Amino acid sequence: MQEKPEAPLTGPIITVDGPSGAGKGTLCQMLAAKLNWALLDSGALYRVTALAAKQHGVALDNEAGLEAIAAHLDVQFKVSNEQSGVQVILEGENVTSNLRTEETGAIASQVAAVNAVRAALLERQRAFQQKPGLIADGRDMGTVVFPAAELKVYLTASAEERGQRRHKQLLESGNNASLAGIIEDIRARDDRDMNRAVAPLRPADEAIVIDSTNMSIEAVFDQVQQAAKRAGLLA
Ligand SMILES: Nc1ncnc2c1ncn2[C@@H]1O[C@H](COP(=O)(O)OP(=O)(O)O)[C@@H](O)[C@H]1O
Ligand SMILES: Nc1ccn([C@@H]2O[C@H](COP(=O)(O)OP(=O)(O)O)[C@@H](O)[C@H]2O)c(=O)n1
Repeated sequence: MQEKPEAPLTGPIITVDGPSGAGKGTLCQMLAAKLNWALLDSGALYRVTALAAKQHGVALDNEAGLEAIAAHLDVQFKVSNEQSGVQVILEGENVTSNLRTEETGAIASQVAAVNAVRAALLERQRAFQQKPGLIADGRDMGTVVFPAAELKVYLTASAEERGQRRHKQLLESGNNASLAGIIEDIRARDDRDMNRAVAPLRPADEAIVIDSTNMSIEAVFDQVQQAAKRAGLLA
């Protein structure tokens, strides 16, 4: 008797990689809403690992300690109706307000350079693949975590433009910081993310590369929607 071909257990994937402030999070939320697909914010996992290491007093050069932290992360991502966005609960504590700070981002990029940390988080990220589809936001989504993704986007912008966006974002949330300092931090993080030995930030071979320096959010979204249509992911 011939076996019936099995229906795929998991849905298609769109990966969005690129440097800090390029607009990945914004684009991914728009795509997830448009397609009604799930969203993986892989940067949040590295940020949570950074916060957990800090909380447990694990030094950034203690690779075995960082690996253990990443392997045993007790984290929940809760969608709340009262508060906007996703609430992140680490070991029972709400860490949402600490998660997106530039300081946490800087520690996250140091933690993310440790091979054992990346290996410990790999399966956790792959487990997000689901039906009807997944939008994956990060640095190595198209190159390492989901190499067979149906559509790969690499979103970038000049460091000055990305710094200005972050600066504006910080001012809007009531935080003050010098623009020059933010651009310097962005360059330092770019350098670390692009030049690390393991899973460096780079466009996947098949990725469509979008430079959003002089593009509106809507224009970026439009270009990616066109690519999704060409790939048969969107009617
Ligand atoms: N094309 C764009 N033009 C102007 N501002 C943008 C653009 N894309 C994103 N932004 C703004 O820049 C900031 C950083 O965007 P975000 O999506 O968080 O970037 P990333 O996830 O790549 O770090 C946000 O305030 C967002 O509204
Ligand atoms: N897939 C990923 C996602 C994030 N990261 C690391 O985690 C840091 C924080 O990522 P993020 O996506 O939250 O940062 P932003 O782009 O939002 O500033 C990055 O600077 C990377 O070092 C990574 O190495 N691989």
